[in-house]
Amino acid sequence: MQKISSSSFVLPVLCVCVDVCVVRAVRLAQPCPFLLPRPFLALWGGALLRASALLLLSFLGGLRRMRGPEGLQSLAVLCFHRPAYVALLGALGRPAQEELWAWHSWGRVSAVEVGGSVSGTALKRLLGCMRPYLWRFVFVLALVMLSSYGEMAVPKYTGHMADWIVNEEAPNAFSEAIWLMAVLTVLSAVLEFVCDLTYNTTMSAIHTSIQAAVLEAVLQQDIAFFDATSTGELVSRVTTDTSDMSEALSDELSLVMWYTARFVFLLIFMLSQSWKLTLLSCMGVPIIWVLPEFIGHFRQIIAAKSQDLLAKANQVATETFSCIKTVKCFANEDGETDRYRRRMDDIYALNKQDAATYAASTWANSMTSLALKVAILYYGGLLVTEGAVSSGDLVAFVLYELQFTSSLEAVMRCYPEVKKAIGASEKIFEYLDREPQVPPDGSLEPDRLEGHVQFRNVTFCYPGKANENPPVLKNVSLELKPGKITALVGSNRSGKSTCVKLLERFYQLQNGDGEILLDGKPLQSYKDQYLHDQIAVVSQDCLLFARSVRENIKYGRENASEEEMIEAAQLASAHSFITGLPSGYDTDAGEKGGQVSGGQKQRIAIARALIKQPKVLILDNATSDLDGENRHQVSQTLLNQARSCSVLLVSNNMSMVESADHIVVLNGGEVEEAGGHDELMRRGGFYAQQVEKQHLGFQRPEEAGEEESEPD
Ligand SMILES: Nc1ncnc2c1ncn2[C@@H]1O[C@H](COP(=O)(O)OP(=O)(O)OP(=O)(O)O)[C@@H](O)[C@H]1O
Repeated sequence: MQKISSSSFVLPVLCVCVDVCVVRAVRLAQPCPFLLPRPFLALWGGALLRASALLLLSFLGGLRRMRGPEGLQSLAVLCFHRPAYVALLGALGRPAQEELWAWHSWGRVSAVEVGGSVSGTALKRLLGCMRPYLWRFVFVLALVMLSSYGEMAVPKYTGHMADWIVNEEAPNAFSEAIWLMAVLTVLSAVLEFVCDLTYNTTMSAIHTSIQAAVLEAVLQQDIAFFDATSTGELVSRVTTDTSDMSEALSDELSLVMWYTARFVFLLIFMLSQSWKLTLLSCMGVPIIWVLPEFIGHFRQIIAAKSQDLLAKANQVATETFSCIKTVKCFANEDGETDRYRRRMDDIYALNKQDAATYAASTWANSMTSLALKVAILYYGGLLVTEGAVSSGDLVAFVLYELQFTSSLEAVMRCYPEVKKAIGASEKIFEYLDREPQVPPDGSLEPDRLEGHVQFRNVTFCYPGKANENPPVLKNVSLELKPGKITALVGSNRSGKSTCVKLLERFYQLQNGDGEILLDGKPLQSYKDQYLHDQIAVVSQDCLLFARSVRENIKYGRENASEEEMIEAAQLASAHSFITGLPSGYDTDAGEKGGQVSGGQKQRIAIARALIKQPKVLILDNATSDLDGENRHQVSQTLLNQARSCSVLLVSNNMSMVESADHIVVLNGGEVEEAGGHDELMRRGGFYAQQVEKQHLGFQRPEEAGEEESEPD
């Protein structure tokens, strides 16, 4: 020790190394379940640990200046300025949460450099997902510790054997060492097997539960969210992102656990061999430690960006597959491939940056550990010559050290990967945390409902377009009476479907923008499930699921009997064609109902609505694909059905609208006129013009030559 203290540079360098090591150790320990909820403890405990380590080193190393008042003052400022600052922030009522996670100045600087980090919160959430499996993790950790301890047998007994070969004093030592080494190694391997099995099944359970939770959270969102988010992005979040995160986390976390346990045991065993050589080994640690931290931040940002790009690429693919007929029709396969390739090129550019960073960090780590090994062999050789350690100890130490640096390197290599997984989880938690923009569910679910709907002076703009002028609906008042058919007609974009969406409670009215009443009570006071049981909508895009016709009709009413299903299908004029399908009601409708024709799809959708026996039935352009015969049958169904509920018919097909009891004409989001067919025809307004236009045939323009030859 005297030798070390006499050199003017070794001790200060050692102080810096120890300081860095303590700081990193506390930062790594911060997310552990004990310290995570106690950031103040980590902050002050870390500072105390740091101060004690430095103080101890200056006393042991004989740094006299450090022991004086000036030295102690500097030490106090270095170690306690951050905790004091954060405590002051807390006392002044200023937000200190962010600061708690960067308890030393340069940690804070690195956090700022990468544009702020929210990984503390994401990590907390991830640990939260693992909490239900806490005991399994405790079990795995215990096995990891035992197995790692067993692995120490090989270097330890190799050292003993080296001593035996040199001294030849204890003839039994050789066989004893071999025997113990073999038993401990086999035990360690068995423990590793059990541990891997438990760990992998646990992580797979966590993955499945996160994926289900993300899908559940997405499905809970309001319609405005789905309007604003592409299908590709949603699919990407639910499938790719959760898989990436779980895989990275599962693989890397396991490595971090294994290598950390190994690292701790190796450190203990190395200290027991020679504390001087251990100190020398630790001098390379800061480089191996600090570098991956910076790289981890960088890769975290790249991971988030690449997720966004992947979601966009997925969107192109999803869109192309869903519109494949249009793509083929325009022979634009190459165009779509180019679009996809351009997105993939952006991801490739990011991946190149990622790969370069990773390669640089691996190279730097290898160089450091190589230099360290040379230094240890040189210094160790000197110690053996002086007789301070035996040659067996040096052999064991070198073997420990080989594993020590590789364990540290492995932990540090995994650290950025874990951060990358945390980066990926941030996006997923964004979805899990998103509160749907819908008011709290109502509580009304009366036994009897008439189905009387009233729109009173409703004015509406879509979310995010609040300042839109004119609004989509302006002062709209209309009524759907039980037992009556009300038709809503108007030009394109006049707001007909918007009225339907409001009735389905997909969007909310702002205060003062009128009200929608169902049986005299505000729509939002009804329970969501109840409301959707009572209001059935067959819309223009009445897509079917890729399931059997039976499952499609019983969708949402799985308990309905066979008779109820057939009755609903008969009412919708669907029964005869369904029984003619290859497997009748068990025929697969295909993706988006692709296995049946447009008209059949609509009739199945009408049956799906009727099976609910709704009190309000809405047909939003749902008869557009029906031929004359079927349209007649559906009109008849409507007339029959109207006796037991209120029917809203949104259509521009005037022959169907004529049968309605009341017709409301929308124009530019306002009610232009309303009344019965005859009354509106007499009035000669917008409605009458529309009817006339539909009755007019197409006329070919007369040819110029003919015109000329016609006599005046
Ligand atoms: N989800 C939405 N987000 C923003 N604007 C929307 C949304 N849906 C519809 N709009 C706009 O609201 C207006 C009314 O649309 P709506 O679909 O209600 O009219 P419509 O009368 O049913 O039209 P069409 O007969 O063409 O189906 C249009 O300008 C449309 O662009």
